[in-house]
Amino acid sequence: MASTPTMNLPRVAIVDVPGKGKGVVAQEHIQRGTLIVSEKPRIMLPCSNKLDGLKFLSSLSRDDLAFLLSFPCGQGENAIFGRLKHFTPCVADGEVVGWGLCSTVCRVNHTCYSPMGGPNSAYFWNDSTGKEELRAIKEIREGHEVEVSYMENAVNYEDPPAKLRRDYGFDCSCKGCARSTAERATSQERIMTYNNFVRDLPNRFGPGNPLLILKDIEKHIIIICEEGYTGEIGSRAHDAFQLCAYYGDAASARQWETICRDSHALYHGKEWEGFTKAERLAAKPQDFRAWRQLGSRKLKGPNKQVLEYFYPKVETAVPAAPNETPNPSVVSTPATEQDTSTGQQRETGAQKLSRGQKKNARAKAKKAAAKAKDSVPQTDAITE
Ligand SMILES: C[S@@+](CC[C@H](N)C(=O)[O-])C[C@H]1O[C@@H](n2cnc3c(N)ncnc32)[C@H](O)[C@@H]1O
Repeated sequence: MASTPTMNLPRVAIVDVPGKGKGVVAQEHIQRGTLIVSEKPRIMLPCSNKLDGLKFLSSLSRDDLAFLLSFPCGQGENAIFGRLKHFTPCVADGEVVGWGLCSTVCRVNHTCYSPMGGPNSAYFWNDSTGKEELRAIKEIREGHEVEVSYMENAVNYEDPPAKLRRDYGFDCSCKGCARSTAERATSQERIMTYNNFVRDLPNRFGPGNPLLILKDIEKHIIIICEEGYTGEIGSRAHDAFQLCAYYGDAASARQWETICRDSHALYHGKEWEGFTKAERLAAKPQDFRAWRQLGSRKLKGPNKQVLEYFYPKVETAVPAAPNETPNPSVVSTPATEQDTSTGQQRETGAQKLSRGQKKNARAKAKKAAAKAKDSVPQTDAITE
């Protein structure tokens, strides 16, 4: 049973965001990999089919009903049914076992993956704690909006504007969606190329030249990262690990699985079983079920470009200066919201740091940036 993480969470506020209803904004600088929110759903629908959840909503308390009704609903939609879209899935062993409406996580708005960027956060249902967890997958500067992607990963790609309109009832105005039709079509083509590659990959293990396959994996990781889907690196790194393990190359296998392990830590936390499994395999690739099954051969670890995509240098860890415009779309009048389930503090009004605090924060941030830089594994630094 995983232990509950220590609650020392960064401050965020629920604010009005023009054109999006409410949203969540960082009240302090948030480092990549930080657990931002860990909360039990305020309303829980204990059923795999969301529509079955309607019967549970009929017995809501007055307060919970008001909470539900505070979420957006499309024009002409049923007031209750129209708000089911805001519940997030609770997944256990790959199966949806329920749907939850959380005070903070469900206020996080969407942004698309695109060459212009992508979400800075991701959420994940931790079934062992019964809590929804929101983590920073990129640095988030103070005053900037916390954003996730409502879309599935690249492998289950669907045209974002169409899906968002159909499933969430809004027209996405992110930089990716604002591109011309031709530019979006080029991205779509590249994502499809990546998906076809992923689909065919298992058939290439065995008959194919493993070094060429690894180079192809790297090439496709770069393609999909250029399209903003950096979250795909972990799965492809695990594919590359398997290939190296089939050929008994422990050093290369270890390097690839280290990325997979760190990807789990970033998206799901170190308590998650996926992290533990990857950590074990990264330490001892020989435990892979099909170790050396295809022979013995020296292959290769991830190239520099892949490593740089996964372990980005911290651009600047210094909090936004007071005269610097954070996210221009954010109205800096945070709503008061006390999350009793997490004990997380939510401030009313933009937090003002004293000079001393700012200096302190900068020094801390500099130190963290140096530490992050040091922790980037170099291809040849991870040896057997
Ligand atoms: C899970 S809720 C997020 C919180 C919500 N904004 C609120 O006011 O409670 C999802 C809804 O937020 C709005 N939304 C989320 N991302 C958006 C975006 N990028 N642009 C416009 N509206 C967005 C849409 O109404 C969507 O159905």
